[in-house]
Amino acid sequence: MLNPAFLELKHLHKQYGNREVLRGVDFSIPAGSCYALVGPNGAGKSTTVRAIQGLTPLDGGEIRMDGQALSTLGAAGRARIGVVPQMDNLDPDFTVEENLWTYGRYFRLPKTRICQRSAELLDFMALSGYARQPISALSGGMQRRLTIARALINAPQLLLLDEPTTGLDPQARHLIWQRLRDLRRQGTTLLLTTHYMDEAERLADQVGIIDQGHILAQDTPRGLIESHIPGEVLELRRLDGSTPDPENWHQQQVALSERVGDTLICYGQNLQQVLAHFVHNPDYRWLQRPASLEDVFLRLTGRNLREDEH
Ligand SMILES: Nc1ncnc2c1ncn2[C@@H]1O[C@H](COP(=O)(O)OP(=O)(O)OP(=O)(O)O)[C@@H](O)[C@H]1O
Repeated sequence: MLNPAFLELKHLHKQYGNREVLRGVDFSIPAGSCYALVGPNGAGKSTTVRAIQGLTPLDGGEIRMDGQALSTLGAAGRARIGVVPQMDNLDPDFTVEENLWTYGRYFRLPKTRICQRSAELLDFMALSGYARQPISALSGGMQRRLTIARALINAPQLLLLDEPTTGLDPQARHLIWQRLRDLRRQGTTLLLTTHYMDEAERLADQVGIIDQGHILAQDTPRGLIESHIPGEVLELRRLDGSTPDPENWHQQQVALSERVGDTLICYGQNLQQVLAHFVHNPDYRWLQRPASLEDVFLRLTGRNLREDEH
């Protein structure tokens, strides 16, 4: 049984000039769970996160936290929300621990509490030993971890993360995923945006796919895959660069297929028999894999590049 909603977004609308960037965004996040918002560039993810922070005034809709309108909660409400912005904005003139202190003081925490929390968080984020280092001494992954530690100084109940692992190497991403799962287990409610479908699949209880300011579908990662794509995928290419032609084999086992450049992508339930046509044919290259959230994402949002939004 799901916990009651900690965060509820009801019919959010936002317009810049005559352009509607949020067109009735609705979702809710049960307390202590993780929701991932995924969407192409310009879909409205950051605008949604900024609206929750109170940075982007809305033209319509309501945000409720713990049953109350966020707009009525003021500074006390904001203090219950931690934010990890898309770009790290650590203060380069301060050391690691001074960056944590600045936030602790902002939230008017007593000195002893800041000391205790800083030590805990540096340990939690694998940064112990770097307390006195300048920001310039930290790698990109360490800066990201410090930004997350800073967002946690006040032990927020809701943590907003805008693309938390963009640009990080696999080791750094895995550590951050582990820590986000730890936080969720400790009861923190998480909302993250990401372009990495594997990240959403690994972390989120619920995933919302947003495009052009509208949630196209939302469910568990498994639920999204099961309701939109047959379970197996076969990607076929010919070595001469021509796209493989679906022949008779295509009709029998393939529920759905699409041509993407030089590749024929087949979706079905039992593609082993289809593969048998090609497995010993030196003219073909093939990849057989289970259907993923990325397949669902591309089916729902299309394969066209989104370059006009910024
Ligand atoms: N201050 C602003 N003034 C005008 N338009 C804006 C402003 N902020 C955002 N937009 C537009 O609103 C739309 C949604 O932007 P948003 O940053 O929310 O998208 P996003 O899904 O976070 O994209 P990305 O994945 O590229 O970060 C985009 O078309 C963007 O250009």
